[in-house]
Amino acid sequence: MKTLKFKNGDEMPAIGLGTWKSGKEEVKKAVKFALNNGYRHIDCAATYGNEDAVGEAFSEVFNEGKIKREEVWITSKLWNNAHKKKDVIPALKKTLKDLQLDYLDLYLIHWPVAFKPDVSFPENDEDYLSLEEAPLIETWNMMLEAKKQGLVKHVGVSNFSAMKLEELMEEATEDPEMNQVELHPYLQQNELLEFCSKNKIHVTAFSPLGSGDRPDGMKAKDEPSLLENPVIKKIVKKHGASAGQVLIKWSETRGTAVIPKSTNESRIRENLQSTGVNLDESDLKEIAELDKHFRYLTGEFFVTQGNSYENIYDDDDYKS
Ligand SMILES: NC(=O)C1=CN([C@@H]2O[C@H](COP(=O)(O)OP(=O)(O)OC[C@H]3O[C@@H](n4cnc5c(N)ncnc54)[C@H](OP(=O)(O)O)[C@@H]3O)[C@@H](O)[C@H]2O)C=CC1
Ligand SMILES: O=C1CO[C@H](CO)[C@@H](O)[C@@H]1O
Repeated sequence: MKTLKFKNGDEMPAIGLGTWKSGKEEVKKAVKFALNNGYRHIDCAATYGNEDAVGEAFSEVFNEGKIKREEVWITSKLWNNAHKKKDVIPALKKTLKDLQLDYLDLYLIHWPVAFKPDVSFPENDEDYLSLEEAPLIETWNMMLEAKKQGLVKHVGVSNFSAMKLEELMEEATEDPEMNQVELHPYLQQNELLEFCSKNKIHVTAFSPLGSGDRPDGMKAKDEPSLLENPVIKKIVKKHGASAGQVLIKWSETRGTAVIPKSTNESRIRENLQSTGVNLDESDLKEIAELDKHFRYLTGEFFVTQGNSYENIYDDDDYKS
């Protein structure tokens, strides 16, 4: 499998297991199954509400002794209610405790949006902190402090547009090493990829299969299905692969990491086996034509009464 190489020589396996929406029992089983079947990269987040179960899986697998902690790349994310300077390290320590780890390989600022510390998910305007109240640079400096303290090996961001990255980098003493964003054939993000490549920021593709199991409240009417797309289906037939494999391989081919979520054993295995699919020039050309700048996860769920999307994202390239 391909890896993404970091400046200090660390390598992140290109394919990881996503854990959003996976219940505790199922995620524990899924992570154990994935690790025992070749995965060496797991994507977590405090807000997924299951890090304690993922931690049980890590503890059991590492205690068995066949797979060592240092052989696995583990990412987690700082939730939006812990952006204040004093809250960053405690939030990270809670994640480390839940995951039963001494360190993370990668810690990301989950969104460029801040909530008040007692708010898990905002319900009204008062639940937010403005950028003046919680400047991203202050949150970022604490991420760097966490790295200095050895609690994390690498730090980055998620859901940042090129403009947001640029703003942060103007003030930062060290640049983000990763930007985790939604990425698939309907949202190819070529400009963002180019910006990141130029600035030596790695990219991870989330929701690579179209996030079909998102809660209904996060779905728009008549969303296009990626897995059922006729071009994808044609390529599937040509290579005797599955649609999931073609989509995952496409991400890997573009040099990004990719983190498909599954709690189903045969799909977990199938997704990792996508490395064996060989997409040719004509497949890649046809997939390139599928871009519709369509986001499954628009961030619109942060819109509350009177608090418009524009107030949260001040840049155009954040909209679908
Ligand atoms: N940074 C961020 O803001 C975000 C990060 N993420 C991360 O990215 C991960 C992946 O994204 P996510 O939104 O979960 O969605 P995905 O695009 O990975 O899709 C998950 C859905 O696809 C199904 N599935 C998995 N494999 C296959 C397959 N081979 N064929 C058909 N269906 C399949 C899963 O079902 P089943 O489980 O039954 O197999 C599930 O319903 C998340 O879990 C999370 O870790 C996601 C969103 C936002
Ligand atoms: O990673 C993600 C999935 O869950 C969250 C919602 O509950 C999203 O905000 C986020 O981007």
